[in-house]
Amino acid sequence: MLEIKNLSKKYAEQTIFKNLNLTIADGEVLTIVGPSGIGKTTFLRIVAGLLAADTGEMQLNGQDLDLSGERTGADVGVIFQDFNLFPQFTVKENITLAPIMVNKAAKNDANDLADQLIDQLGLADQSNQYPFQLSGGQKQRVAIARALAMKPGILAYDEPTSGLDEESTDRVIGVIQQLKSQGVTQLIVTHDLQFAQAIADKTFDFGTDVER
Ligand SMILES: Nc1ncnc2c1ncn2[C@@H]1O[C@H](COP(=O)(O)OP(=O)(O)OP(=O)(O)O)[C@@H](O)[C@H]1O
Repeated sequence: MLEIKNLSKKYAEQTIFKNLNLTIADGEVLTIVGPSGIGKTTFLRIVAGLLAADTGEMQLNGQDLDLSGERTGADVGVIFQDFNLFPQFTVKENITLAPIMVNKAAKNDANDLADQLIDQLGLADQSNQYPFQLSGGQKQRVAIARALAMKPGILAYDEPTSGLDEESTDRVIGVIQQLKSQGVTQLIVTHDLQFAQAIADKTFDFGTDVER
């Protein structure tokens, strides 16, 4: 379970949100919606540990997570809007790199897990390809596999359908639902209300549910 309490963030004099409280249960899919410029990405970056909050606390399964913007652990797996894949590495290498380098996983174990994730996400034919050879939907599934390889407590996506056609969007919906059935907790920032409706157990609207 992810619990966020009294979270606040300002840029100079602009309050983006204050006293934000939010709970996501295990295996739940929470969508964060709201108009452009309202603070969704700011929130995701704080949850991901990449940006400092001004106040507040966050616990994942009872453990405090650092909100100073300098978190080191991989408790929150992030799928960035532009995927941020390593261009010089193959799909499989993109997935095994962090487990080996950061988690010090044995090479064989990291390879086995990568093969399993590659299979699960329908990327078997792309395993030895490089990011430039992939479609947007395929890159996104590599980003999801790469995040899952670190065994995070929660997956957070920034605008996962942006730039995807209808078929790829349906595929993302399928992946999110499949992960949900495996008990993966997911937080999804999106401006696409139809997509949000298709996947959400719960929706948090930054346009209406946030104090400023
Ligand atoms: N580093 C920064 N310094 C100052 N202001 C910022 C900074 N980053 C974002 N902002 C401002 O904070 C507000 C929220 O931005 P944010 O990117 O979080 O919105 P968003 O809801 O994700 O928008 P979009 O859907 O367009 O991506 C905007 O007014 C933006 O201009």
